[in-house]
Amino acid sequence: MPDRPPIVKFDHVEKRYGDGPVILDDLSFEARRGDFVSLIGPSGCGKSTILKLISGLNPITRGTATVEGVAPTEAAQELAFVFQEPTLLPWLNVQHNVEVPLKLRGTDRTKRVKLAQTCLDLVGLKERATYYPRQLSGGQKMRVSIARALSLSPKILLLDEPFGALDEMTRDHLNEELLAIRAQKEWTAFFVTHSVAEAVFLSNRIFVLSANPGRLHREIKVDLPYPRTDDTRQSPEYQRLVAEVSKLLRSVESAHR
Ligand SMILES: Nc1ncnc2c1ncn2[C@@H]1O[C@H](COP(=O)(O)OP(=O)(O)OP(=O)(O)O)[C@@H](O)[C@H]1O
Repeated sequence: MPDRPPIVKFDHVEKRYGDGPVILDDLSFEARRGDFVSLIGPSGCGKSTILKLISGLNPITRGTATVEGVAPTEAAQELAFVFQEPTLLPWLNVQHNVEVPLKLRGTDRTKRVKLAQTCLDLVGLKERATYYPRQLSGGQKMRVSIARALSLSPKILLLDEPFGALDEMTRDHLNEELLAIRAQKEWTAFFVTHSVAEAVFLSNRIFVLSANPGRLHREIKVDLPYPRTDDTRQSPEYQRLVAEVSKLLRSVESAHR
């Protein structure tokens, strides 16, 4: 069977905001279906900008970018975003929060309710469907935010530091849950993080970016087998990769100062 085309392709992409400086320079990569790509690099190197370009929220300045073979603006239906802030509506309960994007898409009520219930089940919050955001912990709010994104059945999930505000234990736990969900409902992920350990745990590919302008400094492949569990974190190969990526990150950060 012929190889399917890449799900996301950047070819010599440059990005400036207005007539400002070059933010991303000559960025080329191909992502395949099912890739879990983490983006890591110094603050301001353009990680969130890459997500915005993939989503079509922001236009590229030069080069070409395609999602499923078409311009990102034409592929918006294929994507969903998860941000660092869960951005739940405080006056709606959990079930209704998850239904919001489906409602905006015009999905009928019966289907909407069912889809939201399935996704809440997936993130382990079925029992909290009638709770309001103020009654949830930080980790639970993030799970609702993930359920809301998954309810759109995206082919690509864009995650911008989703666990950055959570304590380490909750973060480790949600990392494991995220991979477990992905094993059931596969999507391609682009995941922005400042945590090397998180990037190695989740990804099969890590893009280490340098700054001013943002460039793809190195790609690290993570061949650790899935499913990954807490035992993965104890393995010598995981620890070797964490050390390798940390060293690379230190070198791009010192060049940035
Ligand atoms: N809408 C915008 N208009 C002008 N400049 C912008 C805009 N959005 C981002 N930038 C600039 O682009 C650069 C990259 O920002 P971006 O948020 O993509 O970086 P980042 O790597 O995600 O940063 P951080 O790790 O600190 O979150 C920064 O210098 C930022 O000021």
